[in-house]
Formats: sequence, C-alpha cells, structure tokens
Amino acid sequence: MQLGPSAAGPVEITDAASMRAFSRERRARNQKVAFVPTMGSLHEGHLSLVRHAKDRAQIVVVSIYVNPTQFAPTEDFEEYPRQNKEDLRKLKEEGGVSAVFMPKNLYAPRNNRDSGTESSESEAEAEDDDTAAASTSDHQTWVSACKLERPLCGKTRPKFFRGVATVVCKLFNIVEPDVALFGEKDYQQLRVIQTMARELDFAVEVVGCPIFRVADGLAMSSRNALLAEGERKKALGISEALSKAAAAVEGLNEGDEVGAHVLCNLVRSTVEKYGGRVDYVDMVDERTLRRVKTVRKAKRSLIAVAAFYRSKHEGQEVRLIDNKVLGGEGSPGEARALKRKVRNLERELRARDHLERENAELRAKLNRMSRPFGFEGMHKYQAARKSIPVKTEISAEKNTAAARNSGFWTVARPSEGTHVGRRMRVLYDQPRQWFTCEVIKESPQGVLTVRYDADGVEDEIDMNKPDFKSTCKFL
Ligand SMILES: Nc1ncnc2c1ncn2[C@@H]1O[C@H](COP(=O)(O)OP(=O)(O)OP(=O)(O)O)[C@@H](O)[C@H]1O
Ligand SMILES: CC(C)(CO)[C@@H](O)C(=O)[O-]
Ligand code: BAL
Repeated sequence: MQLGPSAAGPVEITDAASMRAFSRERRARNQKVAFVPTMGSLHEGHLSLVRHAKDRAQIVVVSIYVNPTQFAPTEDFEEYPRQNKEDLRKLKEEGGVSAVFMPKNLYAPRNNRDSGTESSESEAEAEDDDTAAASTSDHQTWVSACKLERPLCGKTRPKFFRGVATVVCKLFNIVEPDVALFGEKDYQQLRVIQTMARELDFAVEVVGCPIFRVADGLAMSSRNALLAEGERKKALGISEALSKAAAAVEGLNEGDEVGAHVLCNLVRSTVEKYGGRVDYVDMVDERTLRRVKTVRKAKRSLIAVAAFYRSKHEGQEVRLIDNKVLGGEGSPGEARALKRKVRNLERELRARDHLERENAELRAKLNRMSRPFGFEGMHKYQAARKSIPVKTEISAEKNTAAARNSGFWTVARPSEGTHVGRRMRVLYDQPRQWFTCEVIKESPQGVLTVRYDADGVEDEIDMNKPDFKSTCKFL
C-alpha cells in the first residue's frame, strides 16, 4: 500500500472516518503527520506552508474546507472563491502531499449521527445545502480563546475566531496531526490556535510560517482574487504603509521610543492615500495581542491592519489583512525559518566535508592501487635526483643509461615531441591494462603531468625512466 506521497498526486478524502484511518495508519508506522488547514483557492502562500510541512514530516495532509461558522451572515461565504479541481492540480504539481481532506460539511450530518437521530434524508439535505446558517444550525459546542479573540479582527468579526477555533479543533481531532502549520498573515488566528492547542492539551505542535508576498509586496491571499479591477493597485498601500512604519522604527536611535499612535496614523494615512477604507490599524504585543503605547527599536511589537476594497461582486467589499513585526529581528516564524535554513546548510556543509574527506581517501587509495608500471622505480629515481647535484645538462643524443647513471640528467625532450594536449596510453601494472590520458603539463626535466580519461585522476610520468618507451605510447 502507498503510505507516503505518490506520483499520482494526493489521495482525496471526503469523510472524517477515512481521514482519521489514513492518519492513524501512517502514525502507526512511525510516520509523522504534518497538517496544513486551508479554505482552498490555493496560492503560493499556501504552498509555502506545504513546503514547511514537507520539511517537518513524511506525511503531509492539506484540508480544503470553507468553514461556514467563521463567516458572519453579512460576510462573503457565498462569494468566497472555490476551485477544488485547480487546487488539486496545484498540490499534485507541488508534490509531496499525501492526502487532501475535502469534507462536504463538518457540522450538521455528523451532529445528527452523534445525537442518535440519524436520518439519511436530513444528511443528504444538509450536505446539499451550502448556506452557512442551514448547515450549522444544529451545532452547539464551541471553542473560544476569549481574550485573544477580542482585539484586532475580533472587533469587526466578533464570532470569527470562535468559528475558526471550533473548526480547527474538529480538524485536529479528525486528522490527528503531529504538527500543524499556519500563516503569520493571519497572525491573530495563529495565536488563538496556539493557545487553544496548549490549553486544551492537543498533542499538536502549532507552527507559524512567514508571510508570503508577491514581488510588489502584496501579501498573498485567496481574497485577492475577489478584488475589482484597479483595486489590487490600491491594496499595495497596505504593504507600503507597513514598510514605512518599519523604516520609522529602524531609524530610531537605541533607547529612543515612538508613540504607537504615530505609527498607526502613518499606516492609516498611507492605506487611505492609496484608496483603501481602513477597518483598523493597531500596535500590539506580539504574544498577548494587547495594545502597546510606545515602540522601541530593540523590542518587538506587531502592527496589524485590515482594510476594505471594492469587490468584483457588485455592492460587496473585500477585506484584506496584513501585519509586520516592528523592532527586534523579524517575526518568530521568520526566525524559525532562518534557524531551519541555517541547520539545513550546516547539515549540507557537514555532508560536503565528509564527502571531501572520503574523496581524498579514495583518490589516495586509487593512486596507490593503480600506479603506472615501474612507478616505484620512478620514486626512487626522483629521490636520487634530489640528492645528486646537477653538474651540467646533457642533450637528447647523450641521454643514455650510462649518462643517467653517472648522475647527469637530461633536459632534452625525447624525439616523440610531447606537448600539452598530446594524448598517450600508459600501461598500468594493477590491473595490467592500457589507459588513455592527456598531457596537461610538462616540466623541462621531462616529467609529464597527465590526466586519465577514465577517472580524471592526474598523475606524473617521467619520460626519463628506463621503461618509458615500453610502458607509455604517444597517440
Ligand atoms: N501570504 C501568505 N503567507 C503565508 N501564509 C498564508 C498566506 N496566505 C494565507 N496563508 C495561510 O494559509 C492558511 C490558509 O488560509 P486561507 O485558506 O484562509 O487563505 P487566505 O489566503 O488567508 O484566505 P483569505 O483571503 O480568506 O484570507 C492560513 O494558515 C493562512 O494564514
Ligand atoms: C484555519 C482555517 C482553515 C479554518 O477554517 C481558516 O481560517 C484559514 O484558512 O485561515
Ligand atoms: N484566512 C482566514 C480566513 C478568513 O478570513 O475567513
């Protein structure tokens, strides 16, 4: 059975029981499960989470579910972009995703089943009914991280985080992951889920991942696809505004501080100047999400913004969010990503060091094993040459054994006419075989440096040695 990611693409699972069975089977085989919950309409931001997930576990599960309980009746549940086929194509292309969980409805039908009032008719009805109210009206158990839900997005979307925490709780119970990955774009959501997982004892590590931006700075978001023509340009005001605030803090002297309201006003006016309608701009403590009054260069604070733009759906607005950690050295996700990168690089360096050492050992062994015929003699010959003072040079004609034995060396090239690039064959003794090589350097003393075709190993061959003619042939 296929346990890890398959070339055919992820397994598509639509019911909770099969999803749970899938995960349990993998975990029983000691495979770690990483989970990326999404509402679909996948973009590079989601795929960046998938890549972080692949780094952390053998099994990656992505869920695609537009959760009705996090939308208020006035919000864009109906308009929310849905494109499951395209999403599956993207995940297959990305590779490394083992399963995609795409439940039809996580609320009413299971609720009926649980309460013992099972009715296939009502299940079918509920499954066919996508409206937020109809599919969730029976649901009565909610998860809430009260204090963290109130500020920022909680002011305009009072039931949003209750819906998010509840569906993530359900998804965690179905997928039973070891690790779950969330984007820092939805920073408040990340903090709510981390708190829920910790306080309700989920055995899941909740990891935040850095915001993935388009080259022009806009944070990737599924809702970007809902923007009316010309609105994307206005939305660039958000990242521009956050960068201005970051630059202002960067420009502070150590120990100086700036009022949070000054930076919030800067962000608000920039977003408005670009044409956005600001929902909120707030400066908060990155952990508690409580408002901070001042910002210093050395201390990390989070500036968060939400703004509305015209939707391509008549009369609707698109609400985009973004944030930036000011002061300190970037967001926790960025720090974690950097740490992983450093760790991976160090692992690669260690592996390379190990490879270099292994290569040097093998090269030395190879040199020992396959010296040209009579090589030992050449060593002795070279050693002897060092100890004998060169009295005079003798010509090629006088290059006789007698002359050499008398302690004189030849500088003349043998009649073959060697030159760099000349190809030759050399007889080895172990194994006894001819090898072709090319002259890559020659010394006036008649020592050739050659490189063997077979393995690229370089070697020295002395044309003066007595058996040169019988063991080396120029081509
Ligand atoms: N640009 C991004 N960088 C990093 N993570 C992201 C980015 N966009 C979304 N995510 C993360 O992907 C997960 C799924 O988010 P979701 O499916 O709601 O997409 P989205 O783009 O945030 O949609 P929306 O337009 O509703 O905000 C969340 O954890 C979210 O924080
Ligand atoms: C976490 C989530 C999948 C819950 O529906 C959603 O809020 C999202 O996509 O960020
Ligand atoms: N990315 C969070 C989902 C929502 O805004 O509804």
